[in-house]
Amino acid sequence: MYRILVADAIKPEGLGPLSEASNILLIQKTVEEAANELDQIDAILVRSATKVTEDLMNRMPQLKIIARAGVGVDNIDIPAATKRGIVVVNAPDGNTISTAEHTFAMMASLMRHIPQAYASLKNGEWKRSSYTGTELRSKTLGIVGFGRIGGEIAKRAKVFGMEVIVFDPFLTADRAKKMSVTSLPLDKLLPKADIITVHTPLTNETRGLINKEKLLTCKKGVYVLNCARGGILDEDDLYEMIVKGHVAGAALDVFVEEPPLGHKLLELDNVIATPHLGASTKEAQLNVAVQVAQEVLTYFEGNPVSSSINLPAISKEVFEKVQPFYQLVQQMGSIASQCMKEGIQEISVTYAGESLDFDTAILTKSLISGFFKSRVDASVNEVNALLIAKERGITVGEKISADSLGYSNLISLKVKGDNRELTISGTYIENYGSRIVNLNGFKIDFHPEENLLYIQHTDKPGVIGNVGKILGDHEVNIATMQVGRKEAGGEAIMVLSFDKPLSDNMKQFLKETEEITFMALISL
Ligand SMILES: NC(=O)c1ccc[n+]([C@@H]2O[C@H](COP(=O)([O-])OP(=O)(O)OC[C@H]3O[C@@H](n4cnc5c(N)ncnc54)[C@H](O)[C@@H]3O)[C@@H](O)[C@H]2O)c1
Ligand SMILES: O=C(O)[C@H](O)COP(=O)(O)O
Repeated sequence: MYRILVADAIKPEGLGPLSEASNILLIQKTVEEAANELDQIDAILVRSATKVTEDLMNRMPQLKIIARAGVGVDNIDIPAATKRGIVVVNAPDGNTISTAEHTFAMMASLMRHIPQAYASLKNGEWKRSSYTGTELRSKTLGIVGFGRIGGEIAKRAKVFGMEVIVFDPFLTADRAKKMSVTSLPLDKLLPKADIITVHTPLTNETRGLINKEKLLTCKKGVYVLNCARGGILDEDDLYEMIVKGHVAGAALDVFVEEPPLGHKLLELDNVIATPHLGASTKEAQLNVAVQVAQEVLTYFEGNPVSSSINLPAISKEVFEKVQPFYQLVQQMGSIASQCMKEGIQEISVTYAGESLDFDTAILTKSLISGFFKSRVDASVNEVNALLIAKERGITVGEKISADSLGYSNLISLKVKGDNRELTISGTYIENYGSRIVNLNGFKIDFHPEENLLYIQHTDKPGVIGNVGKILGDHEVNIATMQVGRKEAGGEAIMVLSFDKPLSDNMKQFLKETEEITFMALISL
Protein backbone atom coordinates (compact mmCIF):
# COMPACT_ATOMS: atom_id res chain seq x y z
CA MET A 1 0.00 0.00 0.00
CA TYR A 2 1.39 3.42 -0.99
CA ARG A 3 0.56 6.26 1.39
CA ILE A 4 0.20 9.64 -0.31
CA LEU A 5 0.07 12.83 1.70
CA VAL A 6 -1.98 15.59 0.05
CA ALA A 7 -0.47 18.45 2.02
CA ASP A 8 -2.02 21.48 0.25
CA ALA A 9 -5.46 22.32 -1.15
CA ILE A 10 -5.53 20.18 -4.30
CA LYS A 11 -8.83 19.69 -6.09
CA PRO A 12 -10.15 16.25 -4.98
CA GLU A 13 -12.03 15.75 -8.29
CA GLY A 14 -8.67 15.67 -10.08
CA LEU A 15 -7.24 13.01 -7.78
CA GLY A 16 -9.75 10.36 -8.95
CA PRO A 17 -7.19 7.97 -10.47
CA LEU A 18 -5.33 7.90 -7.15
CA SER A 19 -8.33 7.55 -4.87
CA GLU A 20 -9.66 4.72 -7.04
CA ALA A 21 -6.41 2.70 -6.98
CA SER A 22 -6.64 -0.21 -4.54
CA ASN A 23 -2.96 0.01 -3.53
CA ILE A 24 -3.05 3.73 -2.67
CA LEU A 25 -4.17 5.50 0.48
CA LEU A 26 -4.71 9.27 0.20
CA ILE A 27 -4.13 11.23 3.40
CA GLN A 28 -5.47 14.81 3.28
CA LYS A 29 -3.46 16.52 6.02
CA THR A 30 -0.91 19.29 6.34
CA VAL A 31 2.66 18.30 7.18
CA GLU A 32 2.07 19.47 10.76
CA GLU A 33 -1.12 17.42 11.10
CA ALA A 34 0.65 14.36 9.69
CA ALA A 35 3.74 14.78 11.93
CA ASN A 36 3.37 11.30 13.48
CA GLU A 37 3.00 9.44 10.21
CA LEU A 38 5.58 11.22 8.04
CA ASP A 39 7.93 8.23 8.27
CA GLN A 40 5.40 6.07 6.39
CA ILE A 41 4.62 8.45 3.52
CA ASP A 42 5.60 7.31 0.00
CA ALA A 43 4.50 10.42 -1.93
CA ILE A 44 3.65 14.01 -1.12
CA LEU A 45 1.40 16.27 -3.22
CA VAL A 46 1.86 20.01 -2.71
CA ARG A 47 1.11 23.43 -4.17
CA SER A 48 3.25 26.47 -3.30
CA ALA A 49 2.35 26.65 0.40
CA THR A 50 4.18 23.57 1.72
CA LYS A 51 7.95 23.92 1.71
CA VAL A 52 9.54 20.58 0.96
CA THR A 53 12.89 21.14 2.63
CA GLU A 54 15.79 18.77 3.22
CA ASP A 55 14.75 18.59 6.84
CA LEU A 56 11.24 17.48 5.88
CA MET A 57 12.71 14.84 3.54
CA ASN A 58 14.85 13.54 6.41
CA ARG A 59 11.64 13.02 8.36
CA MET A 60 10.15 11.07 5.43
CA PRO A 61 12.56 8.14 4.82
CA GLN A 62 10.04 6.29 2.61
CA LEU A 63 9.40 9.29 0.35
CA LYS A 64 9.75 8.35 -3.32
CA ILE A 65 8.03 11.09 -5.23
CA ILE A 66 7.16 14.77 -4.69
CA ALA A 67 4.40 16.07 -6.93
CA ARG A 68 3.86 19.80 -7.34
CA ALA A 69 0.32 20.54 -8.53
CA GLY A 70 1.47 23.64 -10.41
CA VAL A 71 4.55 25.02 -12.15
CA GLY A 72 6.98 26.71 -9.74
CA VAL A 73 9.14 24.26 -7.78
CA ASP A 74 11.07 26.86 -5.79
CA ASN A 75 9.37 25.51 -2.63
CA ILE A 76 11.10 22.14 -3.15
CA ASP A 77 14.77 21.43 -2.40
CA ILE A 78 15.50 19.69 -5.72
CA PRO A 79 19.21 18.84 -5.07
CA ALA A 80 18.26 17.26 -1.72
CA ALA A 81 15.53 15.23 -3.45
CA THR A 82 17.89 14.14 -6.24
CA LYS A 83 20.52 12.99 -3.75
CA ARG A 84 17.92 10.81 -2.04
CA GLY A 85 16.57 9.41 -5.31
CA ILE A 86 13.24 11.17 -4.85
CA VAL A 87 11.52 11.98 -8.14
CA VAL A 88 10.08 15.50 -8.39
CA VAL A 89 7.26 16.08 -10.86
CA ASN A 90 5.13 19.11 -11.60
CA ALA A 91 2.17 20.06 -13.81
CA PRO A 92 3.94 22.30 -16.30
CA ASP A 93 1.06 23.55 -18.41
CA GLY A 94 -2.11 22.99 -16.40
CA ASN A 95 -2.32 26.59 -15.19
CA THR A 96 -0.68 28.46 -18.10
CA ILE A 97 -3.87 30.00 -19.46
CA SER A 98 -5.24 30.93 -16.05
CA THR A 99 -2.02 32.69 -15.09
CA ALA A 100 -1.76 34.49 -18.43
CA GLU A 101 -5.38 35.65 -18.12
CA HIS A 102 -4.80 36.76 -14.54
CA THR A 103 -1.72 38.73 -15.57
CA PHE A 104 -3.71 40.37 -18.32
CA ALA A 105 -6.53 41.21 -15.93
CA MET A 106 -3.96 42.72 -13.57
CA MET A 107 -2.44 44.75 -16.39
CA ALA A 108 -5.81 46.19 -17.45
CA SER A 109 -6.74 46.85 -13.82
CA LEU A 110 -3.43 48.58 -13.19
CA MET A 111 -3.72 50.88 -16.20
CA ARG A 112 -7.39 51.72 -15.52
CA HIS A 113 -7.15 51.87 -11.68
CA ILE A 114 -10.06 49.47 -11.42
CA PRO A 115 -9.40 48.20 -7.86
CA GLN A 116 -8.89 51.75 -6.53
CA ALA A 117 -12.00 53.08 -8.34
CA TYR A 118 -14.06 50.16 -7.09
CA ALA A 119 -12.97 50.72 -3.48
CA SER A 120 -13.71 54.43 -3.78
CA LEU A 121 -17.18 53.80 -5.21
CA LYS A 122 -17.94 51.24 -2.49
CA ASN A 123 -16.89 53.95 -0.06
CA GLY A 124 -19.70 56.18 -1.34
CA GLU A 125 -17.50 58.38 -3.56
CA TRP A 126 -17.92 59.32 -7.25
CA LYS A 127 -14.44 60.48 -8.31
CA ARG A 128 -14.39 60.05 -12.09
CA SER A 129 -11.43 62.32 -12.86
CA SER A 130 -9.19 60.78 -10.19
CA TYR A 131 -9.21 57.49 -12.06
CA THR A 132 -8.37 58.52 -15.58
CA GLY A 133 -6.42 55.64 -17.04
CA THR A 134 -4.10 54.76 -19.92
CA GLU A 135 -4.91 52.64 -22.98
CA LEU A 136 -3.05 49.43 -23.65
CA ARG A 137 -3.24 49.97 -27.42
CA SER A 138 0.08 51.09 -28.97
CA LYS A 139 1.96 50.58 -25.72
CA THR A 140 5.12 48.50 -25.70
CA LEU A 141 4.90 45.47 -23.45
CA GLY A 142 8.24 44.02 -22.27
CA ILE A 143 7.96 40.35 -21.31
CA VAL A 144 10.87 39.01 -19.28
CA GLY A 145 10.87 35.20 -19.45
CA PHE A 146 9.18 34.01 -22.62
CA GLY A 147 8.02 30.51 -21.79
CA ARG A 148 4.50 29.13 -21.70
CA ILE A 149 2.87 31.97 -19.76
CA GLY A 150 4.94 34.69 -21.45
CA GLY A 151 3.89 33.30 -24.83
CA GLU A 152 0.18 33.34 -23.97
CA ILE A 153 0.45 36.92 -22.72
CA ALA A 154 2.10 37.97 -25.98
CA LYS A 155 -0.81 36.53 -28.00
CA ARG A 156 -3.33 38.50 -25.94
CA ALA A 157 -1.27 41.69 -26.03
CA LYS A 158 -1.18 41.56 -29.84
CA VAL A 159 -4.98 41.41 -29.96
CA PHE A 160 -5.02 44.55 -27.80
CA GLY A 161 -2.81 46.33 -30.34
CA MET A 162 0.31 46.33 -28.18
CA GLU A 163 3.86 45.99 -29.43
CA VAL A 164 5.59 43.05 -27.75
CA ILE A 165 9.30 42.88 -26.97
CA VAL A 166 10.74 39.99 -25.03
CA PHE A 167 13.86 38.94 -23.15
CA ASP A 168 14.67 35.29 -22.60
CA PRO A 169 18.25 34.01 -22.88
CA PHE A 170 16.95 30.59 -23.97
CA LEU A 171 14.59 31.86 -26.67
CA THR A 172 15.34 30.64 -30.18
CA ALA A 173 15.12 33.03 -33.13
CA ASP A 174 12.66 30.59 -34.68
CA ARG A 175 10.16 30.80 -31.79
CA ALA A 176 10.48 34.60 -31.60
CA LYS A 177 9.67 34.74 -35.31
CA LYS A 178 6.75 32.32 -35.02
CA MET A 179 5.30 34.33 -32.15
CA SER A 180 5.91 37.65 -34.00
CA VAL A 181 7.78 39.21 -31.09
CA THR A 182 11.02 41.16 -31.00
CA SER A 183 13.66 39.46 -28.91
CA LEU A 184 16.07 41.86 -27.16
CA PRO A 185 18.75 41.71 -24.50
CA LEU A 186 17.43 42.88 -21.12
CA ASP A 187 19.34 46.17 -21.18
CA LYS A 188 17.75 47.03 -24.54
CA LEU A 189 14.26 45.93 -23.53
CA LEU A 190 14.00 47.90 -20.30
CA PRO A 191 14.33 51.46 -21.72
CA LYS A 192 11.82 50.68 -24.50
CA ALA A 193 8.94 49.17 -22.53
CA ASP A 194 5.93 51.07 -21.18
CA ILE A 195 4.86 48.04 -19.19
CA ILE A 196 7.13 45.24 -17.96
CA THR A 197 5.89 41.85 -16.83
CA VAL A 198 8.13 39.06 -15.50
CA HIS A 199 7.49 35.36 -16.19
CA THR A 200 10.70 33.55 -15.29
CA PRO A 201 11.08 30.90 -12.61
CA LEU A 202 12.67 32.08 -9.35
CA THR A 203 16.28 30.93 -9.51
CA ASN A 204 19.57 32.28 -8.19
CA GLU A 205 19.88 34.09 -11.51
CA THR A 206 16.43 35.67 -11.51
CA ARG A 207 16.26 36.62 -7.83
CA GLY A 208 16.43 40.44 -7.88
CA LEU A 209 16.66 40.41 -11.70
CA ILE A 210 14.72 43.68 -11.81
CA ASN A 211 16.30 45.85 -9.13
CA LYS A 212 16.85 49.58 -8.58
CA GLU A 213 19.71 49.78 -11.05
CA LYS A 214 17.57 48.15 -13.77
CA LEU A 215 14.44 50.13 -12.91
CA LEU A 216 16.42 53.37 -13.31
CA THR A 217 17.12 52.40 -16.93
CA CYS A 218 13.36 52.06 -17.58
CA LYS A 219 11.18 54.92 -18.86
CA LYS A 220 9.96 57.25 -16.15
CA GLY A 221 6.32 56.29 -15.59
CA VAL A 222 6.85 52.62 -16.40
CA TYR A 223 4.34 50.09 -15.03
CA VAL A 224 5.58 46.75 -13.72
CA LEU A 225 3.92 43.44 -12.98
CA ASN A 226 4.98 40.33 -11.12
CA CYS A 227 2.64 37.35 -11.42
CA ALA A 228 5.52 34.85 -11.41
CA ARG A 229 7.43 34.67 -8.10
CA GLY A 230 8.11 37.10 -5.29
CA GLY A 231 11.68 38.37 -5.44
CA ILE A 232 12.17 38.49 -9.22
CA LEU A 233 11.29 42.18 -8.84
CA ASP A 234 13.29 43.36 -5.84
CA GLU A 235 10.58 44.49 -3.40
CA ASP A 236 12.58 47.16 -1.52
CA ASP A 237 13.89 48.67 -4.73
CA LEU A 238 10.43 48.66 -6.29
CA TYR A 239 8.99 50.43 -3.24
CA GLU A 240 11.67 53.13 -3.47
CA MET A 241 11.19 53.62 -7.21
CA ILE A 242 7.40 53.97 -6.81
CA VAL A 243 7.71 56.38 -3.91
CA LYS A 244 10.19 58.47 -5.94
CA GLY A 245 7.74 58.50 -8.86
CA HIS A 246 10.00 56.72 -11.33
CA VAL A 247 7.67 53.69 -11.52
CA ALA A 248 4.03 54.73 -12.06
CA GLY A 249 2.49 51.63 -10.57
CA ALA A 250 2.81 47.92 -9.95
CA ALA A 251 0.58 44.87 -10.02
CA LEU A 252 1.70 42.03 -7.80
CA ASP A 253 0.29 38.54 -7.38
CA VAL A 254 3.29 37.12 -5.56
CA PHE A 255 5.59 38.13 -2.71
CA VAL A 256 8.86 37.04 -1.15
CA GLU A 257 6.99 36.17 2.05
CA GLU A 258 3.47 34.89 1.63
CA PRO A 259 1.13 36.06 3.04
CA PRO A 260 2.76 39.54 2.89
CA LEU A 261 0.91 40.82 5.93
CA GLY A 262 1.74 44.46 6.69
CA HIS A 263 3.95 44.73 3.60
CA LYS A 264 4.92 48.32 2.82
CA LEU A 265 4.19 47.90 -0.90
CA LEU A 266 0.54 47.21 -0.05
CA GLU A 267 0.29 50.65 1.57
CA LEU A 268 0.97 52.40 -1.76
CA ASP A 269 -2.10 53.63 -3.69
CA ASN A 270 -0.59 52.78 -7.04
CA VAL A 271 0.17 49.17 -6.14
CA ILE A 272 -2.59 46.67 -6.79
CA ALA A 273 -2.27 43.13 -5.54
CA THR A 274 -3.88 39.72 -5.34
CA PRO A 275 -3.07 36.86 -2.94
CA HIS A 276 -1.20 34.53 -5.35
CA LEU A 277 -4.28 33.86 -7.47
CA GLY A 278 -2.64 33.29 -10.86
CA ALA A 279 -3.49 29.59 -10.93
CA SER A 280 -6.65 29.85 -8.89
CA THR A 281 -9.34 28.94 -11.38
CA LYS A 282 -11.57 25.88 -11.42
CA GLU A 283 -10.04 24.84 -14.73
CA ALA A 284 -6.40 25.22 -13.74
CA GLN A 285 -6.87 23.46 -10.41
CA LEU A 286 -8.57 20.53 -12.08
CA ASN A 287 -5.88 20.37 -14.77
CA VAL A 288 -2.95 20.38 -12.36
CA ALA A 289 -4.56 17.86 -10.01
CA VAL A 290 -5.29 15.47 -12.90
CA GLN A 291 -1.76 15.88 -14.27
CA VAL A 292 0.06 15.14 -11.01
CA ALA A 293 -2.33 12.32 -10.06
CA GLN A 294 -1.54 10.64 -13.38
CA GLU A 295 2.20 11.12 -12.90
CA VAL A 296 2.16 9.64 -9.39
CA LEU A 297 0.08 6.69 -10.57
CA THR A 298 2.44 6.12 -13.51
CA TYR A 299 5.39 6.20 -11.13
CA PHE A 300 3.88 3.66 -8.73
CA GLU A 301 3.04 1.41 -11.68
CA GLY A 302 6.79 1.30 -12.34
CA ASN A 303 6.68 3.37 -15.53
CA PRO A 304 8.74 6.44 -16.45
CA VAL A 305 7.09 9.76 -15.58
CA SER A 306 6.90 12.48 -18.23
CA SER A 307 7.17 15.77 -16.31
CA SER A 308 9.99 15.14 -13.92
CA ILE A 309 12.17 18.03 -12.81
CA ASN A 310 15.16 15.88 -11.87
CA LEU A 311 14.97 13.41 -14.76
CA PRO A 312 15.21 14.17 -18.46
CA ALA A 313 11.77 15.28 -19.61
CA ILE A 314 10.14 12.98 -22.13
CA SER A 315 7.13 13.60 -24.28
CA LYS A 316 4.17 11.22 -24.52
CA GLU A 317 5.48 9.99 -27.90
CA VAL A 318 8.96 9.25 -26.51
CA PHE A 319 7.38 7.70 -23.41
CA GLU A 320 5.56 5.20 -25.61
CA LYS A 321 8.82 4.32 -27.36
CA VAL A 322 10.81 4.05 -24.11
CA GLN A 323 8.31 1.97 -22.17
CA PRO A 324 8.96 -1.51 -23.64
CA PHE A 325 12.70 -1.25 -22.90
CA TYR A 326 12.41 0.32 -19.47
CA GLN A 327 12.09 -2.89 -17.49
CA LEU A 328 14.38 -4.87 -19.79
CA VAL A 329 17.34 -2.57 -19.13
CA GLN A 330 16.72 -2.61 -15.37
CA GLN A 331 16.71 -6.39 -15.46
CA MET A 332 19.89 -6.49 -17.55
CA GLY A 333 21.58 -4.18 -15.05
CA SER A 334 20.44 -6.35 -12.17
CA ILE A 335 21.56 -9.62 -13.82
CA ALA A 336 24.98 -8.11 -14.52
CA SER A 337 25.33 -6.85 -10.96
CA GLN A 338 24.39 -10.20 -9.42
CA CYS A 339 26.79 -12.10 -11.70
CA MET A 340 29.65 -9.70 -10.90
CA LYS A 341 30.03 -9.60 -7.14
CA GLU A 342 33.23 -7.55 -7.20
CA GLY A 343 34.42 -3.96 -7.56
CA ILE A 344 33.26 -2.40 -10.82
CA GLN A 345 35.24 0.11 -12.86
CA GLU A 346 33.20 0.68 -15.98
CA ILE A 347 29.72 0.13 -17.35
CA SER A 348 29.05 0.76 -21.03
CA VAL A 349 25.77 0.42 -22.86
CA THR A 350 25.27 0.20 -26.61
CA TYR A 351 21.94 0.80 -28.30
CA ALA A 352 21.26 -0.49 -31.80
CA GLY A 353 18.19 -0.69 -33.99
CA GLU A 354 15.52 1.56 -35.41
CA SER A 355 13.09 1.27 -32.49
CA LEU A 356 15.74 2.85 -30.23
CA ASP A 357 15.89 6.10 -32.23
CA PHE A 358 15.19 8.36 -29.23
CA ASP A 359 17.26 9.92 -26.47
CA THR A 360 18.28 6.78 -24.60
CA ALA A 361 19.62 8.64 -21.53
CA ILE A 362 16.58 7.58 -19.50
CA LEU A 363 17.21 3.94 -20.36
CA THR A 364 20.84 4.16 -19.27
CA LYS A 365 19.71 5.65 -15.96
CA SER A 366 17.14 2.90 -15.56
CA LEU A 367 19.80 0.27 -16.33
CA ILE A 368 22.26 1.74 -13.82
CA SER A 369 19.54 1.91 -11.16
CA GLY A 370 18.84 -1.81 -11.80
CA PHE A 371 22.55 -2.47 -11.44
CA PHE A 372 22.81 -0.76 -8.05
CA LYS A 373 19.56 -1.97 -6.49
CA SER A 374 21.11 -5.12 -5.07
CA ARG A 375 24.33 -3.33 -4.07
CA VAL A 376 23.52 -0.14 -2.19
CA ASP A 377 21.39 0.48 0.87
CA ALA A 378 20.19 3.87 -0.27
CA SER A 379 17.08 4.07 -2.38
CA VAL A 380 18.33 4.06 -5.96
CA ASN A 381 16.39 4.96 -9.05
CA GLU A 382 16.85 6.83 -12.34
CA VAL A 383 17.09 10.11 -10.43
CA ASN A 384 20.26 9.36 -8.49
CA ALA A 385 21.69 6.34 -10.34
CA LEU A 386 24.40 8.28 -12.20
CA LEU A 387 25.30 10.19 -9.04
CA ILE A 388 25.74 6.91 -7.16
CA ALA A 389 27.92 5.52 -9.98
CA LYS A 390 30.06 8.67 -9.93
CA GLU A 391 30.43 8.60 -6.15
CA ARG A 392 31.73 5.02 -6.50
CA GLY A 393 34.19 5.95 -9.22
CA ILE A 394 32.37 3.94 -11.90
CA THR A 395 32.54 5.31 -15.43
CA VAL A 396 29.26 5.07 -17.32
CA GLY A 397 29.30 5.26 -21.12
CA GLU A 398 26.58 5.13 -23.72
CA LYS A 399 26.88 4.62 -27.48
CA ILE A 400 24.74 4.04 -30.49
CA SER A 401 25.64 1.27 -32.93
CA ALA A 402 24.42 0.70 -36.44
CA ASP A 403 24.64 -3.09 -36.07
CA SER A 404 21.66 -4.67 -34.32
CA LEU A 405 22.66 -8.20 -35.51
CA GLY A 406 19.33 -8.70 -37.25
CA TYR A 407 17.17 -7.76 -34.25
CA SER A 408 14.84 -4.78 -34.58
CA ASN A 409 16.50 -3.48 -31.41
CA LEU A 410 19.46 -4.65 -29.40
CA ILE A 411 20.76 -3.31 -26.11
CA SER A 412 24.20 -4.54 -25.07
CA LEU A 413 25.87 -4.02 -21.75
CA LYS A 414 29.52 -4.49 -20.88
CA VAL A 415 30.63 -4.38 -17.27
CA LYS A 416 34.30 -4.23 -16.45
CA GLY A 417 35.16 -5.38 -12.93
CA ASP A 418 38.38 -5.66 -10.92
CA ASN A 419 38.83 -9.29 -12.00
CA ARG A 420 36.61 -10.02 -14.95
CA GLU A 421 34.25 -8.67 -17.56
CA LEU A 422 30.64 -9.48 -18.27
CA THR A 423 28.60 -8.85 -21.39
CA ILE A 424 24.87 -9.21 -21.81
CA SER A 425 22.53 -8.34 -24.66
CA GLY A 426 18.78 -8.04 -24.66
CA THR A 427 16.01 -7.23 -27.07
CA TYR A 428 12.30 -6.46 -26.90
CA ILE A 429 10.06 -8.36 -29.30
CA GLU A 430 6.52 -7.09 -29.73
CA ASN A 431 3.85 -9.50 -28.43
CA TYR A 432 6.64 -11.66 -27.04
CA GLY A 433 8.33 -9.45 -24.48
CA SER A 434 11.91 -9.05 -23.25
CA ARG A 435 14.55 -11.62 -24.17
CA ILE A 436 18.17 -11.97 -23.12
CA VAL A 437 19.90 -13.11 -26.30
CA ASN A 438 23.55 -13.17 -25.34
CA LEU A 439 25.35 -13.70 -22.07
CA ASN A 440 29.13 -13.52 -21.85
CA GLY A 441 29.43 -14.22 -25.56
CA PHE A 442 27.13 -17.28 -25.42
CA LYS A 443 24.09 -17.17 -27.67
CA ILE A 444 21.04 -17.91 -25.56
CA ASP A 445 17.38 -16.91 -25.50
CA PHE A 446 15.49 -16.52 -22.23
CA HIS A 447 12.92 -14.25 -20.65
CA PRO A 448 14.29 -12.47 -17.56
CA GLU A 449 12.14 -14.22 -14.90
CA GLU A 450 11.98 -13.43 -11.19
CA ASN A 451 14.14 -16.35 -9.94
CA LEU A 452 17.07 -17.39 -12.09
CA LEU A 453 20.19 -19.51 -11.78
CA TYR A 454 23.14 -18.85 -14.09
CA ILE A 455 25.68 -21.65 -14.45
CA GLN A 456 28.89 -21.62 -16.49
CA HIS A 457 30.39 -25.09 -17.01
CA THR A 458 32.49 -27.32 -19.23
CA ASP A 459 30.50 -28.82 -22.07
CA LYS A 460 30.53 -32.54 -21.19
CA PRO A 461 27.87 -35.23 -21.45
CA GLY A 462 25.88 -35.59 -18.24
CA VAL A 463 26.38 -32.13 -16.74
CA ILE A 464 22.92 -30.87 -17.62
CA GLY A 465 21.37 -34.14 -16.43
CA ASN A 466 23.34 -33.98 -13.18
CA VAL A 467 22.15 -30.44 -12.43
CA GLY A 468 18.55 -31.53 -13.14
CA LYS A 469 18.96 -34.56 -10.85
CA ILE A 470 20.41 -32.59 -7.92
CA LEU A 471 17.57 -30.07 -8.15
CA GLY A 472 14.97 -32.82 -8.53
CA ASP A 473 16.37 -34.78 -5.56
CA HIS A 474 15.75 -31.64 -3.48
CA GLU A 475 12.24 -31.23 -4.83
CA VAL A 476 13.11 -28.09 -6.77
CA ASN A 477 10.88 -27.68 -9.80
CA ILE A 478 12.62 -26.19 -12.85
CA ALA A 479 10.27 -23.84 -14.73
CA THR A 480 12.48 -23.23 -17.78
CA MET A 481 16.01 -24.12 -18.83
CA GLN A 482 18.10 -22.64 -21.62
CA VAL A 483 21.55 -23.77 -22.66
CA GLY A 484 24.23 -22.21 -24.86
CA ARG A 485 27.79 -22.99 -25.92
CA LYS A 486 30.37 -21.64 -28.30
CA GLU A 487 31.84 -24.97 -29.41
CA ALA A 488 31.48 -28.63 -28.54
CA GLY A 489 33.55 -29.58 -25.50
CA GLY A 490 34.35 -25.96 -24.65
CA GLU A 491 32.69 -23.65 -22.17
CA ALA A 492 28.91 -23.65 -21.94
CA ILE A 493 26.17 -21.95 -19.94
CA MET A 494 22.77 -22.85 -18.49
CA VAL A 495 20.10 -20.42 -17.36
CA LEU A 496 17.33 -21.96 -15.28
CA SER A 497 14.21 -20.30 -13.92
CA PHE A 498 12.15 -21.36 -10.91
CA ASP A 499 8.75 -20.55 -9.51
CA LYS A 500 10.25 -19.92 -6.07
CA PRO A 501 13.62 -18.45 -5.05
CA LEU A 502 16.37 -21.07 -4.82
CA SER A 503 17.99 -21.47 -1.39
CA ASP A 504 21.70 -20.85 -0.92
CA ASN A 505 22.03 -24.51 0.17
CA MET A 506 21.19 -25.62 -3.35
CA LYS A 507 24.19 -23.69 -4.57
CA GLN A 508 26.36 -25.76 -2.23
CA PHE A 509 24.92 -29.04 -3.55
CA LEU A 510 25.39 -27.94 -7.17
CA LYS A 511 28.98 -26.87 -6.53
CA GLU A 512 29.87 -30.53 -6.08
CA THR A 513 29.51 -30.92 -9.85
CA GLU A 514 33.15 -30.38 -10.78
CA GLU A 515 32.40 -29.23 -14.35
CA ILE A 516 30.65 -26.12 -12.99
CA THR A 517 33.10 -23.21 -13.13
CA PHE A 518 30.79 -20.36 -12.10
CA MET A 519 27.34 -20.00 -10.61
CA ALA A 520 25.12 -17.04 -9.66
CA LEU A 521 21.66 -16.95 -8.14
CA ILE A 522 19.73 -14.05 -9.63
CA SER A 523 16.56 -12.55 -8.29
CA LEU A 524 14.78 -9.90 -10.37
N1 LIG B 1 1.13 33.45 -9.97
C1 LIG B 1 0.89 32.20 -10.15
O1 LIG B 1 -0.02 31.65 -9.56
C2 LIG B 1 1.74 31.42 -11.09
C3 LIG B 1 1.16 30.37 -11.82
C4 LIG B 1 1.97 29.63 -12.68
C5 LIG B 1 3.32 29.92 -12.78
N2 LIG B 1 3.85 30.89 -12.02
C6 LIG B 1 5.28 31.23 -12.13
O2 LIG B 1 5.53 31.62 -13.46
C7 LIG B 1 6.78 31.10 -13.87
C8 LIG B 1 6.78 30.89 -15.36
O3 LIG B 1 5.87 29.88 -15.70
P1 LIG B 1 5.85 29.21 -17.16
O4 LIG B 1 4.82 28.14 -17.11
O5 LIG B 1 5.78 30.24 -18.19
O6 LIG B 1 7.30 28.56 -17.16
P2 LIG B 1 8.21 28.21 -18.43
O7 LIG B 1 9.24 27.30 -17.93
O8 LIG B 1 7.36 27.79 -19.56
O9 LIG B 1 8.87 29.61 -18.79
C9 LIG B 1 9.86 30.22 -18.03
C10 LIG B 1 10.76 30.96 -19.00
O10 LIG B 1 11.69 31.72 -18.25
C11 LIG B 1 12.90 31.72 -18.98
N3 LIG B 1 14.02 32.08 -18.13
C12 LIG B 1 14.72 31.30 -17.28
N4 LIG B 1 15.72 32.01 -16.72
C13 LIG B 1 15.62 33.27 -17.23
C14 LIG B 1 16.38 34.45 -17.02
N5 LIG B 1 17.43 34.48 -16.19
N6 LIG B 1 16.00 35.56 -17.69
C15 LIG B 1 14.94 35.54 -18.54
N7 LIG B 1 14.21 34.43 -18.79
C16 LIG B 1 14.54 33.31 -18.13
C17 LIG B 1 12.98 30.31 -19.53
O11 LIG B 1 13.85 30.23 -20.64
C18 LIG B 1 11.55 30.03 -19.91
O12 LIG B 1 11.31 30.32 -21.26
C19 LIG B 1 6.91 29.80 -13.06
O13 LIG B 1 8.23 29.45 -12.83
C20 LIG B 1 6.17 30.06 -11.80
O14 LIG B 1 7.08 30.46 -10.81
C21 LIG B 1 3.09 31.66 -11.20
O1 LIG C 1 3.82 28.03 -9.79
C1 LIG C 1 2.61 27.89 -9.85
O2 LIG C 1 2.07 26.94 -10.43
C2 LIG C 1 1.76 28.93 -9.23
O3 LIG C 1 2.49 29.82 -8.49
C3 LIG C 1 0.57 28.41 -8.51
O4 LIG C 1 0.82 28.20 -7.16
P1 LIG C 1 -0.35 27.57 -6.28
O5 LIG C 1 -0.52 26.17 -6.70
O6 LIG C 1 0.09 27.68 -4.85
O7 LIG C 1 -1.58 28.39 -6.56
